[in-house]
Amino acid sequence: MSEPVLRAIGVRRVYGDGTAAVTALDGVDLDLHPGEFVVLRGRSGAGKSTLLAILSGLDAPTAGRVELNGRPVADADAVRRGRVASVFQSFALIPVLSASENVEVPLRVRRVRPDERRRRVAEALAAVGLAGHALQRPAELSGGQQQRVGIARAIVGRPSVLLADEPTGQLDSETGRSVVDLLVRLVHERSMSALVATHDPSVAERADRVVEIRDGRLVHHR
Ligand SMILES: Nc1ncnc2c1ncn2[C@@H]1O[C@H](COP(=O)(O)OP(=O)(O)OP(=O)(O)O)[C@@H](O)[C@H]1O
Repeated sequence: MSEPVLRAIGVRRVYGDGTAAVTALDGVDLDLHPGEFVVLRGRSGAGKSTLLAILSGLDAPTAGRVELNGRPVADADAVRRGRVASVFQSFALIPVLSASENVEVPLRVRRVRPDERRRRVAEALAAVGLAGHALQRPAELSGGQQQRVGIARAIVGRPSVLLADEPTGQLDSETGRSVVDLLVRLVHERSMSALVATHDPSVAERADRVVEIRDGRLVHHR
């Protein structure tokens, strides 16, 4: 099998200290490979969001480490360079910006040249089926379309890892299914590694592999 893109090695995360301490993750090991759509399950409070935050470099483990292509993911560096991108339950779009301006944000942060930005934004919007909606603001789009904009923003930097926290949580089941179809297709076509936290069994059905957090540890299902 190919080398893992992202590795969690003995990741532990304890919130607070003393008697108030909560151990959210207690020695999590996980390898994500290119082209793999992996679903992360676990009951509410199991630590799914905590693990995603640590894998993206936005939060630091109390112990253990995360490696991206064999190097430490530190200080959100990988996020800034666009190697790890996230999709959110609430879409997290900027309301005053159009769809294309929202998708452009990560490229502006990375100071990509304007002509290159325009080309890549158009390509990302086309990839999610929204070429005709570039000028609409989030409030002028349906929930499913807003999540597609969120996905376009995530893929515009050509990440090697895509992390998603309940990406279908605010969508009806049919819209959610089409968003998952899109995610699965993009992950396979672009050989990204995806880790998708969800309670939604229909998302787990589409997974190449399912892992579950239980008592702070990862249980590997298939
Ligand atoms: N900033 C924080 N301070 C203290 N405890 C926290 C903090 N963030 C999370 N926790 C605790 O860590 C544990 C894991 O939380 P986390 O949000 O990762 O769970 P989750 O699996 O994503 O849950 P859900 O499915 O409800 O979103 C919970 O017990 C939670 O209360």
